[in-house]
Amino acid sequence: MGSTQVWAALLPILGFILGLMTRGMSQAKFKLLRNKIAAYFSSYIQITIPEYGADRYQGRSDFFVAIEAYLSDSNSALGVRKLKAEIVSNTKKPQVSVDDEQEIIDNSFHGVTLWWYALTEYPSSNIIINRPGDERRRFYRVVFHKKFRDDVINTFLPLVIENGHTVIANNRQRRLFTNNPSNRWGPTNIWSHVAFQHPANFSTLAMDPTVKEDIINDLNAFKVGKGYYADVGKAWKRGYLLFGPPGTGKSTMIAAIANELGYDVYDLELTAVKNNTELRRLFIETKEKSVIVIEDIDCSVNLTSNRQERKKPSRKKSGGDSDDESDDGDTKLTLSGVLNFIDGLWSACGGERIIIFTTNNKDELDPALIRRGRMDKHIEMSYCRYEAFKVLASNYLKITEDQFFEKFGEIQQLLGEVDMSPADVAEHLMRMGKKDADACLQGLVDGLRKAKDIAIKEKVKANEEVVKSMGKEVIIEAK
Ligand SMILES: Nc1ncnc2c1ncn2[C@@H]1O[C@H](COP(=O)(O)OP(=O)(O)OP(=O)(O)O)[C@@H](O)[C@H]1O
Ligand SMILES: [Mg+2]
Repeated sequence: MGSTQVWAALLPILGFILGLMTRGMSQAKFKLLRNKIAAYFSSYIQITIPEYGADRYQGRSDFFVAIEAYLSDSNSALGVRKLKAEIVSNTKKPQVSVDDEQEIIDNSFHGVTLWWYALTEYPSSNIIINRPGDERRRFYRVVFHKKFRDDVINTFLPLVIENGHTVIANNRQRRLFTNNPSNRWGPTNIWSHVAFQHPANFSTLAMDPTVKEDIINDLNAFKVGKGYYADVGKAWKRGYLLFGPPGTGKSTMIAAIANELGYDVYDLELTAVKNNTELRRLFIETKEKSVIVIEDIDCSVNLTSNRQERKKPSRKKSGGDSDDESDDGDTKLTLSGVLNFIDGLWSACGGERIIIFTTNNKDELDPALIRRGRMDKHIEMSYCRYEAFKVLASNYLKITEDQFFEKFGEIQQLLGEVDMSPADVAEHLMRMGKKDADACLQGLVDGLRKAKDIAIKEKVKANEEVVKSMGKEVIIEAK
């Protein structure tokens, strides 16, 4: 940066001459005059971003924090020798950033050269410090040629903020939230949270491989789909309905989705929500980059009764989109409140959210609740079949088909005949107390055979009852 450096060298001399000329002037006025003269002769612009805005109690400036993260991740900063590391709350690892007085030359923006400086100023010793952080003033300064002014302000700096936010999101400790009962709500504590550390991921999730791949592709397309959603005029969110019998991996899938996307999880307990207003408030308080989950939606609240109500001929509208329950909205949680939660106007605030419902009884849900567009993807989590078993065998026993060819063949046949949940299969494959993989597989074979016997007996019994009842009907008809 030829001319800027020349100016930097000249500034002290200029300052000295000015000092002679401006004897008696206050220090602040003198600095102002010096900077004005330097800026007048220079073809470079500098923008300063302080750590705190005018109101220190509002916390660190989002812009400053985003720049800090952007620079910590930028290739341009690789050559910087002096770094500093801090433990910041809610981060997985120490946050490393560029240390004070370092210069970073950034050529990442269409070849435009920008110079970043991390700077700290200490107020003169006669100032009384009575607020936290007042003892020093940190700021970033970016310098660039004035012909790039519009590009830098309108395009580059917003990009810096966006990239910085992504870096922060990737480094933060993700959280699992649950809603507090409304009688305990204060201004900030409507959700409680703990660190989200579920180890589930898609490689250990046992299910049909093609369905799994389809879901992963769908999620990844969603994650980078901001532009697409804006183009088609849709809010940036996606609904998933996970349905299937108990123990088939619905909750595990939610954890795998959150881990795949790097999102927080909001586990919404609907039974603790008194009315639609509370539900809306809860939604507004969720952050973007999150998965919002309602487990066992069929059991959560009596949403199906609304459907029964609407089916009565006296009602004018049907299909669940109606607002005919809005009168109840202040006192009750209603189906239309939940529908609004998913895709009403309020649901569009913030964006980048996945909404997941789980249920054991898909057929009992109101069709309006799960129609496409609301629940964009319906994913069936089914009993364990052979492909899923192979994943579990690899997870739990680290074994493959060719190592235990015969046992795998037997299990494949049995899994085609018996419905056993992946949770039950996994239980048989746990090494706990068992000696080796062979013993675990044998335990599973025995378990499957037993289940098959029970299923056959139940079928025979059911058939006998049908025959019995048919016999009675014949006798009654004959009479
Ligand atoms: N598809 C699967 N892949 C891997 N592990 C599974 C799978 N399904 C179940 N499991 C194992 O079984 C346990 C129970 O599964 P999970 O809680 O995900 O089932 P669920 O479908 O949510 O059941 P419920 O309907 O009762 O809530 C999990 O801890 C997991 O270890
Ligand atoms: Mg579950």
